[in-house]
Amino acid sequence: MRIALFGTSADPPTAGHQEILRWLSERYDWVAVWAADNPFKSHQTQLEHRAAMLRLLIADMDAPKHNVAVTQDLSSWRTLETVEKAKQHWGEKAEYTLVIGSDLINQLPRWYRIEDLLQQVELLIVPRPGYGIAETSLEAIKNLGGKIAIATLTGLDVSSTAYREHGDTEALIAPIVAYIHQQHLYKCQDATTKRFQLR
Ligand SMILES: Nc1ncnc2c1ncn2[C@@H]1O[C@H](COP(=O)(O)OP(=O)(O)OP(=O)(O)O)[C@@H](O)[C@H]1O
Ligand SMILES: O=C(O)c1ccc[n+]([C@@H]2O[C@H](COP(=O)([O-])O)[C@@H](O)[C@H]2O)c1
Repeated sequence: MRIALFGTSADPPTAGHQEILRWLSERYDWVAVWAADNPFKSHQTQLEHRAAMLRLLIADMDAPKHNVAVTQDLSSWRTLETVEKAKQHWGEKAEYTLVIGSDLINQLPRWYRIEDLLQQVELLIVPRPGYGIAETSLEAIKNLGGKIAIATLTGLDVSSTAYREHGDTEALIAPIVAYIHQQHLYKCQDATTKRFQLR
């Protein structure tokens, strides 16, 4: 069984995350996604809200194989711990692929016990607009024991930051915009969006 593991800050989750999940669902037996805290970042919204938005993202998805699920109990800010939990869930024999966007390849060597992590997973890198994949960065990961594949998908040119900082609702799907309004999240961004709409 081939399992794709995809962790995200989901602050908030975007159409870019959804496209990646759709692509993975067509290529893996099971796709597990969770909302995570990231030790290198601060987050604007509570983890529970971010997980709830991720569930809306999956519910909105056409996944003909119905093989994508938010598995929130995998969440940890150390991905090594996530993989340990995944192994308890699906066993040692499953093949685990850790999915990251190309914006993370330079920070990956600084992740918690990265060599141990790379021993236990294959790494799938999704190219992201604006974040080229330098051969030297790949070499650094390979030197740490990484087994790397590059996805044939290029991610959408959207980000959670674009929503948080500029109120770019193009990045979001409608049910998540509705949830944000209903729960009064990202209040500054909401005001920014309204200002843009009033112009
Ligand atoms: N559009 C995209 N294309 C490729 N990879 C992406 C894209 N959006 C997110 N990812 C990847 O998905 C994972 C989760 O991303 P994350 O939740 O940090 O989204 P983000 O848009 O980068 O958020 P932020 O702007 O807050 O950093 C990371 O591995 C990231 O590289
Ligand atoms: O294990 C680590 O040290 C580590 C360091 C930074 C990020 N991560 C994980 O990387 C995933 C993507 O994070 P983010 O914030 O880019 O969405 C998420 O699952 C984080 O928990 C993990």
